[in-house]
Amino acid sequence: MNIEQLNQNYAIEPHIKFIEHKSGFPLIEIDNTTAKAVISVYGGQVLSFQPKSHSDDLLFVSNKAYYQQGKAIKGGVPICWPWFGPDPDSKGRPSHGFVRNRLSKVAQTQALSEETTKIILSLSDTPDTREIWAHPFELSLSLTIGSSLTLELVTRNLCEQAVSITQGFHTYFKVGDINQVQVLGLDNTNYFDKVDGGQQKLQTGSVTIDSEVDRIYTSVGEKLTIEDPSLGRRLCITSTGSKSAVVWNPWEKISLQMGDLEDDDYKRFLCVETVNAATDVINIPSGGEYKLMANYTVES
Ligand SMILES: O=P(O)(O)OC[C@H]1O[C@H](O)[C@H](O)[C@@H](O)[C@@H]1O
Repeated sequence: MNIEQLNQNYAIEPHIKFIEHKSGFPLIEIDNTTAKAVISVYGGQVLSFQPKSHSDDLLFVSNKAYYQQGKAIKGGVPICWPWFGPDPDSKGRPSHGFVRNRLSKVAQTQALSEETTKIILSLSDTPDTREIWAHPFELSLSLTIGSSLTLELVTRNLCEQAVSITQGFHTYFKVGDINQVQVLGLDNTNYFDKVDGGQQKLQTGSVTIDSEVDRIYTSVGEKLTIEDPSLGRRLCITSTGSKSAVVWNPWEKISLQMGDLEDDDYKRFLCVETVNAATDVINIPSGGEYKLMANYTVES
């Protein structure tokens, strides 16, 4: 994708411009009166969002992240679609689907006001995606950057039959010190504990992290909060279209094993993911659509 052409067609002075990452991936830089953001067109992945009223980024991106065709960028908001987690049919297809490993298209850019900017990215089936997942589809990801960050992922089923999907915003939130972090809003909620053979358990109180955590919470409400006293902030996640949430932190051993994480990166991020996963499978009738939405705000 040619940066000059993207700028000619979609840049909006002074809010939106396209630059080339050293990998060659096109990035969208957004700078309006309330926030700054960076979005990778590869993966349709928000890599940075910082409200101007705050001194830290909302998001974590690993310094060792891969920016390579066919690999996922470790950090920001990877899009998991049309399945969340391992290949549901155990055919060796990529974990978390194929959207995060693919260049999306820029469909529209808009300066809604001086404070708010909107970008719409899209992806449709190609012979290559149909090899992995047989169905025709249209995916539209709308990103609104203002005093908060809003993501809306709309799946349109262009198939003659109904399709079933799982999906998610695999968001890496930056935290100051994982040992002090608490996730609120999951008290009295059931979860599948992936570090304990997928056993079903009940959360009591807030979620704290002092070892590897990989859980799928079910029947989740619309609001979750990450309290991060070391950065003096609270991150609020509001969602619609999702009844499940994943909380993931790899802790030390897995960080050491992952080639795209620094050894102690697990101290600096927590994934709290707005998903449709486990029993929260979405069936979309032929010609139908489904919208998953998440909104992130930072409070002091
Ligand atoms: O390394 P990735 O493929 O990006 O996956 C990272 C993690 O994503 C999710 O949160 C899953 O629940 C984890 O089991 C997985 O390890």
